[in-house]
Amino acid sequence: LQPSPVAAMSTGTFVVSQPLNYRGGARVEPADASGTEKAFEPATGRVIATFTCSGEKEVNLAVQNAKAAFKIWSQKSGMERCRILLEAARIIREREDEIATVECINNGKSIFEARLDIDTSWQCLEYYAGLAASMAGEHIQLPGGSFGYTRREPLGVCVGIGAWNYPFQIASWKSAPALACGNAMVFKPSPFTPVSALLLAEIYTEAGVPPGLFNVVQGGAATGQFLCQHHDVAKVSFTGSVPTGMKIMEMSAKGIKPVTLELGGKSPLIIFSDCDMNNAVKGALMANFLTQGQVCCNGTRVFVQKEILDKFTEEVVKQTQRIKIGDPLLEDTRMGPLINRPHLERVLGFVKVAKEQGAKVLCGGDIYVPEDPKLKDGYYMRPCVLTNCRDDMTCVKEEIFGPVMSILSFDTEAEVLERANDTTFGLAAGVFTRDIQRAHRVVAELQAGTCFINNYNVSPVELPFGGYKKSGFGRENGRVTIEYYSQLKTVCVEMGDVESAF
Ligand SMILES: NC(=O)c1ccc[n+]([C@@H]2O[C@H](COP(=O)([O-])OP(=O)(O)OC[C@H]3O[C@@H](n4cnc5c(N)ncnc54)[C@H](O)[C@@H]3O)[C@@H](O)[C@H]2O)c1
Repeated sequence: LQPSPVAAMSTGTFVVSQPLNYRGGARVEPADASGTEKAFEPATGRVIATFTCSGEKEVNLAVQNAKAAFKIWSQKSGMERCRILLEAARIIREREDEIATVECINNGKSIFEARLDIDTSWQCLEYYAGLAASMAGEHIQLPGGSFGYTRREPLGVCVGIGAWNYPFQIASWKSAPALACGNAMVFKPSPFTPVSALLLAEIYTEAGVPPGLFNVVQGGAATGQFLCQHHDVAKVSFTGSVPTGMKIMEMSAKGIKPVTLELGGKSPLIIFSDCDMNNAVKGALMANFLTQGQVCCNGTRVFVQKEILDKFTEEVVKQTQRIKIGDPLLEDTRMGPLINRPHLERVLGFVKVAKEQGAKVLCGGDIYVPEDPKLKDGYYMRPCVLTNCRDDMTCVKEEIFGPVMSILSFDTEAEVLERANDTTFGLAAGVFTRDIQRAHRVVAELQAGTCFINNYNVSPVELPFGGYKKSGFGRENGRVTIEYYSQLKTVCVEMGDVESAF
């Protein structure tokens, strides 16, 4: 194999020249348009692609291709699907550096982190490949030798709509269980990060899925609406913000389509005074600063027990100031640029309002200009730690989606639980303590779909992930996700004569 040209890529050089739609097993230009979009390299502010957003005609063609592929794919045994998904997982591993590089260029996260995302992507394919072969129904005996059985059947054409913070991982986490269950998929990435889903599409094709089984359409809200409203679409799996989630649910309701919603959060991280301080500090950084803080399940409300507040805060600030910001493609960088200029300004705006409302900035919260001249138009900021926070401040209530940690202090377990749960979100939560009874007691009370004890933001694909309250419903990963991509058929078999009521 020739080394991939992308693997040797440096920041400031990548451009996309190939079409960014994928239909029927090949890259295509869309058949019609609903506007154009530009994709950027956040590290430099350079445009890397200008592309056409798919109109209704293109969306329909993608769905029809998926429908045709579904006919072939859904007839295959679980073992046959397993083999192809394993092959796709193997190719992703083999091309990991190339995929991570593209992800890093288009999203801005560090190459170190992008590789971890690609790891959980192929792991997800492996996991569902394993389950594909063991999906089965039940056999139930009835009186007189009659019996019933259940069949676990796919839904049909599923739509995946993704956010921009984990582009390749979201596409993998949605398509792996969908395909394992025998469905086809049309995926729409965020218009900010259109590039890496195409690599996944090409890999599925190379691994042997029928042409049209996994398609990509590009665009924003209008393209997304065509997908959600299409009468041949059986299910919508969405990752994004709460307001868009509400719209997706409304549109899907009109067609009685099941939806999975992975939405935003403002998760609490509770640090008790009996914690292992080193781990708690590392946990707080993991909970706030991965992917420049643009992570849905981040524990941005850090509640620290009074006795250790000063020591904990001092250590968190010290370590936050050490985070290496800069060119995301360099091996030692741990924080790259935010996704785009408006988002950077929005995040800085949150810091400004926090100050006005009485919070104290202990570090960061301002624009960072790297020394390298090619990075001067990138969207960098220094990670921020806020203290003197109160529960009613904007920075404590709203999802900032940037590298901004709010530290709050508390006295008692009962008090912190009440405050931690006082939010409309419920995506994740975390607790650091050495007292195992307290740890389990506290997570039992936390209103969140994913809870961490003595760690934060680890995402093994074996564990279900998803929200409570306005953070959404349905789950990704884990065995349970099979339920969200399949339906159960009951077959009742009469072995005797019909006992008619007439
Ligand atoms: N829970 C999770 O798993 C998870 C993961 C990542 C991000 N998020 C959340 O996503 C948000 C950030 O992502 P974003 O800014 O891309 O979110 P967003 O809601 O703006 O967009 C998400 C996707 O929906 C599409 N879209 C927008 N309007 C639409 C419409 N009317 N109909 C159909 N599709 C439409 C967008 O083009 C994009 O692909 C944050 O709130 C974050 O917490 C959640």
